[in-house]
Amino acid sequence: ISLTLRKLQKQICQVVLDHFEKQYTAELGDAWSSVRDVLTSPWCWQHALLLNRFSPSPGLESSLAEQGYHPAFPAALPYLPAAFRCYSRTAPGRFPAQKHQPGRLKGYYLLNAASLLPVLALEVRDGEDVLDLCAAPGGKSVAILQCACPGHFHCNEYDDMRSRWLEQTIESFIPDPLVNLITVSKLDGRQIGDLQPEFYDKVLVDAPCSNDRSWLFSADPQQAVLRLMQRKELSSLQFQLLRSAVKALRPGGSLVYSTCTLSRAENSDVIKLLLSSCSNVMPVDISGMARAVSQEFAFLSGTQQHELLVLPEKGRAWGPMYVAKLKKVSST
Ligand SMILES: C[S@@+](CC[C@H](N)C(=O)[O-])C[C@H]1O[C@@H](n2cnc3c(N)ncnc32)[C@H](O)[C@@H]1O
Repeated sequence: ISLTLRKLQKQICQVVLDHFEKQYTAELGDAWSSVRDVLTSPWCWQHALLLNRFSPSPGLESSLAEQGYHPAFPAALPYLPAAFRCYSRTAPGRFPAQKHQPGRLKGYYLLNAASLLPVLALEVRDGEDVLDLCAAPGGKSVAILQCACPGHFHCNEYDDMRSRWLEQTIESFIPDPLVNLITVSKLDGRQIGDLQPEFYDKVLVDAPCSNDRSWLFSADPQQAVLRLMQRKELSSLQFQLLRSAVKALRPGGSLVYSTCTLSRAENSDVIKLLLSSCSNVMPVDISGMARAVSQEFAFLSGTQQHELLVLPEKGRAWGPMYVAKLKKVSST
């Protein structure tokens, strides 16, 4: 039975939908009803393929083109490394996933195309020291390594089981000589700033958040109610992770913050609080990137230049994904 079919058989969790209905009508206005239609219709969900430059599969790109896939990101982007290849198509349906085979690298990673926007916004260059603060299962770590070869790459994941999943992802996509540049740790991301102050050029904070897409299909309504009640605590965890990321950055370094929720409390509000409480942190304009990808992605209008919110839409069913970029201008 395919994953799409299994998703089709899943039930929408009514308490979560009611909660979202109230909050997102207030926050997004008219945009919410079409977003809701996509989020509650798994049969129109799309996926993209990120090709693995370390394991080129002959014929894959032409076979993708035959099946209606096109490059998801236009060459006109301010930052798009030549080796970074991602394909998507408008039609829903899934390309087969590759099984893990010991000793053999996978050729592609299946993902929501919007999850590559934080990686592109980070603009990693060869030789930079990079920290992926919340890294499991590792999709964005793999994507960062498609862009450039960092001097040192630290992938961190607090959760024990998920950190093993992260290690397996790295093993499946990254060849041995490069693996030596990567450190995997299982720390609380909130501590890394104090452990490694001013150590990194780039930090990605792909924060734990209320995962709108999956919460809507919670199988256990009691667990869903509990999650909704504990939702407020996520904002403070996200803020502390950001504080730690700022400490870990060298002056002149930058960070990207991302979540896969529409919730303002976990997005703009967290970034606003950080900007108002850290005088050495400045917003970075990412509107050029947003403009360049506006064919493939739909954005909430009226956001600030340093942030964007991808709204899922029919035929462009990517997101939800919030992205913000900040720069550390001086030591604290
Ligand atoms: C949105 S997911 C990351 C997805 C990942 N970046 C990717 O692209 O595959 C957030 C992760 O943060 C982890 N996490 C939760 N609390 C954390 C903490 N205090 N420090 C570090 N990671 C944490 C969660 O276990 C979860 O795996």
